[in-house]
Amino acid sequence: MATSDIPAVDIADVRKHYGLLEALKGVDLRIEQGEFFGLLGPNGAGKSTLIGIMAGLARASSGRVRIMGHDTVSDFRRARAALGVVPQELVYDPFFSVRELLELQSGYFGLLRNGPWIDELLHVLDLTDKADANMQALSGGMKRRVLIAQALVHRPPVVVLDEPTAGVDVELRQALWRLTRKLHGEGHTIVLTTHYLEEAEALCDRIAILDHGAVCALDTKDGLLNRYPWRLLRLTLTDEHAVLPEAVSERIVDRSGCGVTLRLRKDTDNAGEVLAALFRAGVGVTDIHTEEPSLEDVFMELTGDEEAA
Ligand SMILES: Nc1ncnc2c1ncn2[C@@H]1O[C@H](COP(=O)(O)OP(=O)(O)OP(=O)(O)O)[C@@H](O)[C@H]1O
Repeated sequence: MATSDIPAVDIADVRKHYGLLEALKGVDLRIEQGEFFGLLGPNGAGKSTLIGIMAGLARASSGRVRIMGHDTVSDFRRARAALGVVPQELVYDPFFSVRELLELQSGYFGLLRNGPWIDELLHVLDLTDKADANMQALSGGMKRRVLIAQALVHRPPVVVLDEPTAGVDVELRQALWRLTRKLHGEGHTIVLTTHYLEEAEALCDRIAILDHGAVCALDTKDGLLNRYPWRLLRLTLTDEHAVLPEAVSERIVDRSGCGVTLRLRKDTDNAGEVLAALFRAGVGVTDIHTEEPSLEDVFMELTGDEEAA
């Protein structure tokens, strides 16, 4: 197999038990090199458990994971070197300065002369001023920047970002997406979990939705959006008390004042027919607006969860 044919991440029938709880129920996922991949799911779906197994921080109860062809158990060091994980939680050693921490992390991967790359990371993440500051003295947002630098210090081909923008300010979020897009442009494989579905919609090529420890959907972003059979039709009526014909009223999801929102099936319902039915019934319409589904609609349809990833 040519190196470029090796999947960046190859997860085969991974199960994880915590006592009686089966947090992962036989997950299969193959992420190709160079993909920008989204891993979504409601709270407790198993995303962090899966990332922990990918990073070799936790052992699967059964199944196997390979990172760039390296088994995370039998070939741990090479699998770990191929992966950079930006963790969800702010875990760090408070006694080191930012630069010391990055040098230590480089040493862990056997990189002894990593200064130029550390300087570049500090610059891109706007941390140059803080290079000699103690970790303890940094704000939460700055600590998160350091964790991002730490994940990238060994230039891993696969970068996993576990909800990296939860609770960070707009500036850091934008800096992070610039950096992530740059890494992706340079050929890195990116795996992202996020609570912000619009982020996944904007960034990811392919998305897996995990629910109760199993993959319930795996598709391109457009493929997922096409699975959702509905779109919304918003109308403004001339008379808020107008009596609507049954063909229209049975599709109402919201009505307030002159505004009426209808849910139409993309494959069979037709906005023109709705308007014709209203015209025949003598109901005046002053405005019309259609709305395509978002990833959030698909997510809720598939997981039944009100709360995003
Ligand atoms: N160390 C542990 N011991 C026992 N149960 C655990 C442990 N870690 C996770 N779990 C359970 O495993 C399930 C999956 O948790 P996990 O943290 O992987 O979900 P998640 O999709 O990352 O959720 P979130 O979006 O809230 O971070 C949950 O039911 C959780 O309570």
